[in-house]
Amino acid sequence: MKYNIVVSGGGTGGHYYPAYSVIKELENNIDFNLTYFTIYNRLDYFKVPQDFPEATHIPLRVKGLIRPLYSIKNISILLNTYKNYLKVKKIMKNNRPDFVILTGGYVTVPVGLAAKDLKIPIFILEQNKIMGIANKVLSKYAKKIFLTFKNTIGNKYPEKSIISGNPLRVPNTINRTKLLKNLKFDDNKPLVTVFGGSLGSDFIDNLMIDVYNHINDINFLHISKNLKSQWSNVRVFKYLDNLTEYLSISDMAISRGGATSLSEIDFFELPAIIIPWGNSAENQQFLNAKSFNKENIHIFTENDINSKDIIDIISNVHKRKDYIIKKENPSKIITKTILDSLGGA
Ligand SMILES: CC(=O)N[C@H]1[C@@H](OP(=O)(O)OP(=O)(O)OC[C@H]2O[C@@H](n3ccc(=O)[nH]c3=O)[C@H](O)[C@@H]2O)O[C@H](CO)[C@@H](O)[C@@H]1O
Repeated sequence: MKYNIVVSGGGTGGHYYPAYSVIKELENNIDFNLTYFTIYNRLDYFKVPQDFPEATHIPLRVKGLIRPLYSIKNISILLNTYKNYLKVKKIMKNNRPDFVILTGGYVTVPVGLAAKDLKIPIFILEQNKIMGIANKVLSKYAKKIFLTFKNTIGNKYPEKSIISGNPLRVPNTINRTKLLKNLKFDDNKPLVTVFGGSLGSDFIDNLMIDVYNHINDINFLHISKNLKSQWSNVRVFKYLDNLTEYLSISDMAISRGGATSLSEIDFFELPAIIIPWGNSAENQQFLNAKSFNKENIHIFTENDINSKDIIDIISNVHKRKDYIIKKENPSKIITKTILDSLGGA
């Protein structure tokens, strides 16, 4: 049997990559046609044609609600969501998907509401400690809700929720020597990866300049749209599609508090310095970071961190004992649960 599957979720990597991971795992288990609804001109819009060239890619021109939610501009945003809901419903009426997977972000609202009307099973993934607005609206209609965290704030349906963890892009094999060679680094120093979620962070970039001026016995991989490297031990890339491969061979990470970045840091058991983005919706990044709080995870707010704190912490970084994956990718349990709940593959 060949399934028809609809997936939506995006705007940022934090919402898109969990969807990517589940689709990849589904590919290992069943045969299917994929339709992906992306947000026009956002990360998912560019990645879907690259990652899934065979999929039917349908970009929607949707916008997220403005905070505060009572802002008058939200009326036209809601009207536009309604228009897109009608569009999606027409498309799904024709292609009758067997199920729909939604991984958060406002694009999922018209897709989820259309699926609900057509009685198509809906599976929701929530990466954050505090449930996003789109998932709050849609969770009532979901067959199952997959959570990264226990006690996700705002989740009203614990009876149909599963704490699965966040599905990730896990490399099949870890080849530290090859990856270090790509970076033109020797294997004799620890590697620290610095990134600000999928959008980058000027705040982290600025903080690191002073660190780089002081530390040369550690190698750094830094993702930044603006920074130019002038240090022999720092490699800067604007974006790396295979960042998780580099995380898997890192000895520490410095990052924002996006849930997917944190899940990756946790999965590869990296010590980390986390500086949640102060303006994230409902301050979710700080709540995420607090939930991942454990030894070796140093959490700072933007107001209480300076470059000296970073220098002090990373002065103690050393190479890990080994670089092997010890955990199972949550995409496996999510895929199994979805297929079981439909009556098996
Ligand atoms: C502005 C915004 O809406 N931020 C949200 C968004 O953040 P954002 O998209 O930044 O999300 P995350 O930090 O959770 O995830 C970033 C993802 O991008 C990947 N990556 C990053 C840089 C790079 O060069 N290559 C690469 O692959 C990371 O490996 C990770 O998989 O989604 C998260 C998860 O719902 C939320 O917690 C954040 O609050």
